[in-house]
Parts: sequence; structure tokens; C-alpha cells
Amino acid sequence: MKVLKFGGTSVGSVESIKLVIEILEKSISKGERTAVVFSAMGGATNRLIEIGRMAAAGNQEYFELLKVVEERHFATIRGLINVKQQSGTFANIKGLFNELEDILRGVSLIRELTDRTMDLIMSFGERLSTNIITEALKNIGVKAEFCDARQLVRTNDHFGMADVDFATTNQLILEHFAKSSALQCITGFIGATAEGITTTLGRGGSDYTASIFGAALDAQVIEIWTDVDGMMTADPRKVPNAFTIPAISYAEAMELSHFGAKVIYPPSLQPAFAKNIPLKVLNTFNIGFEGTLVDRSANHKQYAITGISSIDDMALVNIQGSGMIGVAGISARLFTTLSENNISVVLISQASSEHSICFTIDHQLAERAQQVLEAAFEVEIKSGDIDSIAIEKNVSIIAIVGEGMRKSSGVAGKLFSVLGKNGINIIATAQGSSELNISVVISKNDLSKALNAIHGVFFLSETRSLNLFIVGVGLIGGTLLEQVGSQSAFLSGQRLLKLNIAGLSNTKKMLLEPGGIAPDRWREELADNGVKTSIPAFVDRIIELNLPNSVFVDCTSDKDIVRHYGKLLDASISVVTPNKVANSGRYDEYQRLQRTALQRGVKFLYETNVGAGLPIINTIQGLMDSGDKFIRIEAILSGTLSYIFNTFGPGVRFADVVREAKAKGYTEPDPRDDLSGTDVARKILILAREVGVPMEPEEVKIAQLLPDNCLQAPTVEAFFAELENSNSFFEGLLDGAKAKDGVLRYIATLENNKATVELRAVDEKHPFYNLSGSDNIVSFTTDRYKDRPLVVKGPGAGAEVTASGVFADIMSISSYLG
Ligand SMILES: NC(=O)C1=CN([C@@H]2O[C@H](COP(=O)(O)OP(=O)(O)OC[C@H]3O[C@@H](n4cnc5c(N)ncnc54)[C@H](O)[C@@H]3O)[C@@H](O)[C@H]2O)C=CC1
Ligand SMILES: N[C@@H](CC=O)C(=O)O
Ligand code: NA
Repeated sequence: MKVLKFGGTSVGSVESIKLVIEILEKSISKGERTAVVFSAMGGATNRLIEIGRMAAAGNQEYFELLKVVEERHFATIRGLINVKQQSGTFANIKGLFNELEDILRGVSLIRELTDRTMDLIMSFGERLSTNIITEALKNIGVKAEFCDARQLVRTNDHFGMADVDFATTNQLILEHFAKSSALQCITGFIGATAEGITTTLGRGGSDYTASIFGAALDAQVIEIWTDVDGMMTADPRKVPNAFTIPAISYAEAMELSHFGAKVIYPPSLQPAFAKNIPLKVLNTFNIGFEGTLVDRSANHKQYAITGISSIDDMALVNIQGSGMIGVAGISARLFTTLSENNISVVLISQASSEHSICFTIDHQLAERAQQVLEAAFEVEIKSGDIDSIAIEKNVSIIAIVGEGMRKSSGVAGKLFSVLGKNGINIIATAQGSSELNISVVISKNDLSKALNAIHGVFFLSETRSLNLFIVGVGLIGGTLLEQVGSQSAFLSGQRLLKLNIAGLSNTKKMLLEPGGIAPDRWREELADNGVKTSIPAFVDRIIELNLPNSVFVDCTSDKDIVRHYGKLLDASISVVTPNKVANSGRYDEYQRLQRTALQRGVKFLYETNVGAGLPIINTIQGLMDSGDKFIRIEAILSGTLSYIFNTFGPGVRFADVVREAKAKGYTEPDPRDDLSGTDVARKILILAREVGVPMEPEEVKIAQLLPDNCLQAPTVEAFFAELENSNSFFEGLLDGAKAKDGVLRYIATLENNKATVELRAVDEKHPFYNLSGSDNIVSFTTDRYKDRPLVVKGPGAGAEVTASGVFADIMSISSYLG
């Protein structure tokens, strides 16, 4: 025996009922004995309630509404049953509507609607739908029989939510099924008392009916056909990556649905659970899909957790006071008061100090809870034993659920860590000793971010996303986008990672697109859909969006943008940048950013501030973290100057070499920053700070290499003109070096907490002699690298190497986030 149940959407239209019939025919053709339970047509029950209330209020418009409901059912008959056979069904259904009309007329006359009458009115929903579908089945030759559950499901008279008398019901069902071999089409949701008075079974009523029949008949399986693909790992409206859970235990299904998963309502499936009857949740609109199997076993788990659920609108009530410590009976009084006032508690947490108890309730009950508790604890509040009762609204609960937690350690750690790394504050937490559920209370504002971040770390076989907001799409930003685009297949295939370009900005336009901007179409998308750039608005919107795993990437050389880093880090958004401005300003600003990142558990990464993609900052941080002491750093830190001195020679004009460096993408947006020594000075300043010297910018001693006329040039064009005028000056520098058998090198040195930058001629014995192209070289002399320094060398400027250094920083954030 197999019991199927179709919900309101499945029987809501002619098209969907045709699918239902297809499913039933398939099941019957397999020779399985089948019974089927139907809900009312989607929305019909609510309509009937509304009509009943209107009638009771004397509002005669109920009649029009009733006619709308009637016409919907008639139209369904016309759509399902061929014309010749329609008349019998019409008569039958019209008869039901006449009966309903009489009842409503009575309600309207006496202006009274009891729970008992409401149950009777509601019962028409299932009676109508089931009648019509039974006739439609018969119409195509299926041996089907209408089964009014009121004849079989015996209940008490708790109208609205009647209790089932299982002994009688089971016996009646068995007797009924013994008599008939036709397909029983059973009305869901309704029953009757011993006196034959109609009752309803409350929330999840049709599931309950299926479960009652399945259990009575010892069904092999109960299939709950709905309009979604089974139970999902999370609410797909909030978590786009959610997927169907193939199999789940009864206990997990209970836990998950308690927290808002609306697919099934497990309490109503209790009779089936009690008899270990497996349940399948299937989709009428996706017939071939496997759906979710709900059964007793918990051995089919691939992940540490099975699902995540949440309740959006909660209020947290906190009752605390020194007078509560060691006093017995406080919680008894607290919860008795709540229960007497019908306030249901969803989560409770009490720290072992006994100094406070907090719990969450539906947010609409918050004020009432406060009133009744203040009254109940009036004496304690007056005496100061209990502080006032505090309510925090706008909170949500997230629960991770899974039998797998029992066996694996680190689940709670992972949960708290991912929330921490995304800057989500946990207001309260609870874990039952069943270890089936860990719940956290968080701000409602963080709900979507939290759900997505948690889903990402626990369901690892599914691709995680890092949300990138990139400002500045010039040489480095543009190259980065190209690299992200061409690497995306590898990252999603091998690393299960999606780099989602959630925002972009250049000086003119900005575009925020949480769903992602295609890296190969960013130009068009920014041009077509972007709005006028405002960096403060861009930053505010990023914070407002509150996406999980957000990274702000500044690829400009702008001085104003860096002012926003602190705010972003504070909002738990990591920052990655090749822009050196933030780290080469005042020391306390540099330190503030470092601290904020640390406090917020996010990353501030700027490897490309020095030596582009070469591992220079990371090398220093590694040595510092492991306790090495820096004695001396000697370095060539300008790709531009390196290129210039490796290329400038007899027969070449100095200005042309500078132009080449600019064309090759080595220079700063303004090349005067390179040739004035400013860029090298800020790099050695950054290195000084990294090795622990709290240096200010003016402390770096720069020996100028340019003559004054070049230094004072007011514009880039004027600058190039002055370089042309000074060619003999640069030739002179070259000759001077040659005279000493040397080459020109612009060298930065840090020693004894002093930083200098100067042009030197070095001969072939010097390790900096052999360089080519835009090579940088950094030589670290430390306690551990005293006899022979640790040297990092390679191209230190250019689009590809810099963008890939930024990319590597982004990837290290992805690893950090897990
Ligand atoms: N070129 C290189 O080899 C290296 C560059 N860097 C750094 O990378 C950064 C970018 O350099 P490039 O890409 O070469 O410069 P770029 O001039 O080609 O690109 C910078 C882009 O940022 C845009 N921008 C400036 N201010 C903006 C604002 N307020 N809002 C939006 N967009 C803005 C500009 O319009 C430009 O398109 C600079 O900070 C530079 O110091 C770091 C290491 C190496
Ligand atoms: N302009 C810089 C680029 C890297 O920081 C350089 O030339 O080194
Ligand atoms: Na670097």
C-alpha cells in the first residue's frame, strides 16, 4: 500500500490536476495498491474562511465571493471532464454549493460563526476538490471512489484542531479498505465526531490525514506531493545555493521544520513516524526529480550538517539581576507566566552564572511578554534583585541541524568562526544535549549574509562565493578583471570558488550588482547600467548590502578612497589594495587600519604596495611572526627607475626611456611620483613599519636624483619637456658611474631605524649590479639571515605581475574564510 497526498498548489488548477492524474496513473499501473489524499484547491480554504466571516458580519458581499469560488470549481470540471460526462459532476458540485449557501445564509441571519460552523464551512474545500478529481479519474477509466474522511477519521469536538481517536479511526479505515478495491480518493484535513459533527485537524491537516491513513494501513511509503523539490538545505529564497536534501531523518526533519521550513509540518506526520513508515517529499511540477526521503535512519549523511533553518522576526527577552543567583524557582515562575499567557518560547539560554536568562519569542508578543513579566516579578524589580526586563527586537534565529554533529567535533567551532569572520555578532546561542541543533540569535540585518556564509562553509561540495567590489579599473584593475575572467573556470572547477564581481567603479560610473557582473562584459555593463560615481555612496551601499565574504579592492592611486578603508574594515569587509597611500600616511592611521582589521577578524592586504607581486610584505610578516629580528634592509624598490637605469645609455634619450617605462605600465599614474623618489620613499616607509619601526613619512631621507627644473614641473607634459632639457644632466650621471666601472641604482636602505633613499653607482661585486628590465631586489639581513641575506628578486612593476599579486591577496582571503 502506498498513500499519496497532493497539496493545494498541486490541485490548484486544471493543468496541475492533469499532472496529479498522470502521477496517479503511473503509480496504479505499477500494480501498487494506492490511496490518495487531496487538499482543497490552493487558496480555497482561506477564501471560505473569509466568506464565513463576511456572512457573520452581515456583509452580503459574501455571496459574490462565494460565486467566484463556485465558478472556479465549475471551470475546473469543464477543463477536466469531457462534455458528455460533465452533468453528473456539475449536479454533485452544485449540490455542495447549495448546501454551503444554506449554511452561510444561516450564519448571516444569526450573525454568529462558531468554531463548529467554521469547521463545517472549511470542510467544503476538500470535499469539492476531492469530488471533482475523483470524477476526473473515473472519466478516464480509473476505478476511483470518493472517500469522505468524516466517515473514517473519528475525533473529539475540539473544533479547529480536533484530536483523533486512533483506536476507532484505525478500525474504521481498515474495515473500509477491506470492502473496496477501488482507488480511494480521500478528503484531507477533515474528520467528524462520534455524533457525525464535522471537525478539522488543524495546521498541516492534509498531511495528517495521509499520515493517519498510511499508519492505519501500514503503508510502505507515504508520498507528499508539493510544489518544491523536496526539503532543501536552506530556504532557497534566502540562499540561492541551497539544494535538495536527498535523505533526512525524522528527528532532523522535525528540527528543520520547527524553524520555518514550510515544506512539511512534521507534527502532523507523527503517526507515520511512530510506525517507521518512510516518507517522500516530491514535486508535482518536477515529476522525475528524486525529492527528499524522510525516514528513521540517519546514516545517509554526506555533510556534518543536514540543513539550516531560520526564523526571521524574533524578539530576545533578557531578564537579569544579582538577586537571581542561587535562587530556586525563578525560571519556573518565568516560564509559567509565559505559558499562562500563551507566549511560546522558541529558544532559551542561561549562562551558568545564573545571573541572567534570555529567551526568544515571536516579535509580536514582545510587549505583552514584557508587561506580564514585569507584573510577575514586580517585587523583585522593586527591590533591585532583578534589573528591568530588556527586550531586543529585530533579531533572527538561525539553526544548523544534523545528526552528523553528534559524531564530528568542530561543528560549533566552524559555525562561530564563519560568523566571526563575516563580522556577525552572536547575541545568544543554544545547543540542546541531543546535539541535533545549534541555534544562534543574531541581528535580523545580518540574516541573509549569515545564512549564505554558513551554507558556504558547511556544504563544501557546493561552490562558495567571494564578493568583490573593485574601484579603479585602469591598468591594474582592468588586468585584474581579465585575470579573474580567464581563471574563473579553474577556480570553480578546482577550488569550488566563485569570484563574484558584485560592484565596480571608475571615476565616472559605478555599478553595484550583487548577482554579479560578467568579468568579460564589465565595460558594457558599467557603461549601460552604471550610475554617476560617488565613492561614499558606493561604500555605504556595500556595507548596506551586507553580503557574506565581501572584499573591497582599491586599484586607484586616489588619496580620498583610503579614508573609507577604516569604515569598510569596521563593517567586516576585507580590503585588498595596490594603492600605497593608506600605508604611507601618518603612522597612527596605518596602525588604526591594522588594528581594525584584527579586531574585526577581516583582512587588510597590500602585498603589491612593495615590489608588485613579489612576496616582500608576506616574507617580512612571516619572519616577524616567527620572531626574527631585522638588522638591515637594502633594496631597489622602483620598477620604473630600475627599468630606466637598465635601459638608459649612449644614443638613448632619458625622456624616451621614461616614456617607455610609462607605456610598459611600470610608472605610477603620475610618473613624477617615481622619478621624484616619492614612490620609493613610501615603499621603504611601509617596509619600516612592517618590521616594527613606527616611522613617519618625513623621516625618510630622500636624496633627489632629478634636477630642480624637473622636480618643479607643474604638469606631466611640462615634466617630460624638462626631462628633454636635462638630457646632458642624466648623461653626466651615467658617465660618473661608468668612471667607477659601475651602474646607477636608486637604493633604499633601512638600518638602525633610519631610512634613506639615494642614487648610487654600484660595481659588479655588488649584488644589485646584475638586474634587468623592471627588476626589484630586496636584501633582508636579519638575526637568522646574518651571514648571507635573504634576497627576493624579480620584476617589480607592470600590469600582469601587479594584478596577479592583488589576485593572490584575494585568494588568501578566500582560504582564510574557509
Ligand atoms: N603599475 C604598477 O606596476 C603598479 C601599480 N601599483 C598601484 O596600483 C594602483 C593603480 O595603478 P594603475 O592601474 O597603474 O593606474 P591607472 O591610472 O591605470 O588606474 C587607476 C584607475 O583608477 C581610477 N580612479 C582614480 N580615482 C578614482 C576614484 N576616486 N574612483 C574611481 N576610480 C578612480 C582612474 O580613473 C584610473 O582608471 C596605483 O595605486 C599604483 O600605485 C602598485 C604596484 C605596481
Ligand atoms: N611605479 C611603481 C609601480 C610599483 O609599485 C614602480 O615603478 O615600481
Ligand atoms: Na609585493
